[in-house]
Amino acid sequence: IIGITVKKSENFSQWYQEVVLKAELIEYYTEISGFFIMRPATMYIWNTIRKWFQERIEAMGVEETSFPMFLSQKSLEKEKAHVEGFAPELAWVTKAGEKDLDVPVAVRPTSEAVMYPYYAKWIRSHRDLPFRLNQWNSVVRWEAKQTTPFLRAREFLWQEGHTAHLTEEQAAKEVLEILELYAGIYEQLLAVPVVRGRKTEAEKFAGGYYTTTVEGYIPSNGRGIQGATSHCLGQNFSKMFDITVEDPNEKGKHLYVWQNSWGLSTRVIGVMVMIHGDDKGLVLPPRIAKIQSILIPVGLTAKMTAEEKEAHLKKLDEILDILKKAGVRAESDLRDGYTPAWKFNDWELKGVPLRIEFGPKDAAKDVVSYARRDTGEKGTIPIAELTTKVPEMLETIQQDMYNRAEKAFREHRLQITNWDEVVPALDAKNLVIIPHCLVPECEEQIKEMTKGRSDESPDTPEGQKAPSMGMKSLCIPFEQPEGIVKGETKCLNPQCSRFAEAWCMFGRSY
Ligand SMILES: O=C(C[C@H]1NCCC[C@H]1O)Cn1cnc2c(c1=O)CCCC2
Ligand SMILES: [Mg+2]
Repeated sequence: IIGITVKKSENFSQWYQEVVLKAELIEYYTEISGFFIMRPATMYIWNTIRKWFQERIEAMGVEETSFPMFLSQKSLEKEKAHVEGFAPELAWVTKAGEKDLDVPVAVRPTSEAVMYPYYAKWIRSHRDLPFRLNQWNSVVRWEAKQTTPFLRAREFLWQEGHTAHLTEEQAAKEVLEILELYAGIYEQLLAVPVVRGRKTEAEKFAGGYYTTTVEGYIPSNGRGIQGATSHCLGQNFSKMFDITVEDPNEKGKHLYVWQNSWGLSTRVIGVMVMIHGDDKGLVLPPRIAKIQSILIPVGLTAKMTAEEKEAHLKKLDEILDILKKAGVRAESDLRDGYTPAWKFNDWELKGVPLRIEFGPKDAAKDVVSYARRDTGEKGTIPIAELTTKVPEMLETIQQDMYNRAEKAFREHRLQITNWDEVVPALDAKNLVIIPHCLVPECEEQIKEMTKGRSDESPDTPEGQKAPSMGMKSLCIPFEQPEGIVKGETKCLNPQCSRFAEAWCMFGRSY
């Protein structure tokens, strides 16, 4: 195995491709472009996320379901409004064996059209509400844009929750509860900070009423990235699919239910890789690491007798047992024919949070030697203290990884009230928070006005070109700074004469 051949700071996109491949997270499905194989290291992370989320939505009363993966032209027609924008992404099955299908069927890109005809059938009385189903599955979107592992694939794993409520307020409450769980997946499991907010009209899910989102930040290129979305659909879909209940207060009257839909996908893994990885490869937050600590015997020279070596490895096995009993996901690497240095590189590449070395010198002092993957810090731990020190150290690593990422994000979220500072701020890898009118046309203008860079010579090699696309709105942060006086403060776009409605976070983005 050779390590990562480029520096993260030199060629970020190639660095990323090498890390996901060489850390054995992903294999390219070379038969068809845009598809990726997710290997055990990835599935461990995804399953950890799934257990964490599943436990919490069950506690909310969400039940599990599994709907067919195909949808008919007819049911697609019902939501024609917002699907036509996405129609190019639909994959169709037109044949079975040699025979053409009378009616082609589409592979689900999301399941509203599959599920909601049955919501209409099952939801009749207000006593059926709140109605809450979630499914874990994969969806297909035949992306035209360049695909990349985890971040943009033609098929990805996700969960999609679809709920129905009697009132807008009940729906609104759940939208935020789910959004907070999404933030928890990022912040508590992946050690990734996110900004919570609402999407503007231009960026929200067109078929919905409003979209709430958690937005991430990638320090390496200063780009924002949408982390997960929790939408209130209002009554848009219940009117399309005729999902009604009898009005509890007025006999004979029917009410359209208020719906939510919320989704989080394996994209979250790509975000974690991009933020925490370094030039040696993957760096895993301990809470989602399949192996949290790897034990490696060192100093087993040819000078040692077979008995001495056996006795040493027996001690190492006892140490492994101590760690396992302390609840640490620990393994030992006893592979013959590989030097300790080779093993160090291999496990660093795979992102194992804590390496523990054990040699005759350590044995003589009843200690182990450790090396933290995130900071490289080395030291020794008395064997007698392993049970408390190693779990503590893993939690410290988790917290330190989060704190470093939170600091980087916070320092690159600039509140700006002078338009001329915007593009230089973007070029310095910042996101910006500006007073904005929230009008879609204004956003379009801003995207045009902020294309290009103010700091790069045109003959920069392609792989090292920094992002130069125009900035998009990422979200209207729930945490609004002071300073906007409605009807007085102007939208920051110099070509817009409207008043500012809110502080809006913008940035170059995925
Ligand atoms: O999927 C959603 C809305 C919603 N779907 C369920 C999970 C939450 C949320 O993503 C939006 N959306 C995105 N992308 C596409 C579609 C689409 O509806 C439909 C056609 C293909 C591409
Ligand atoms: Mg899309």
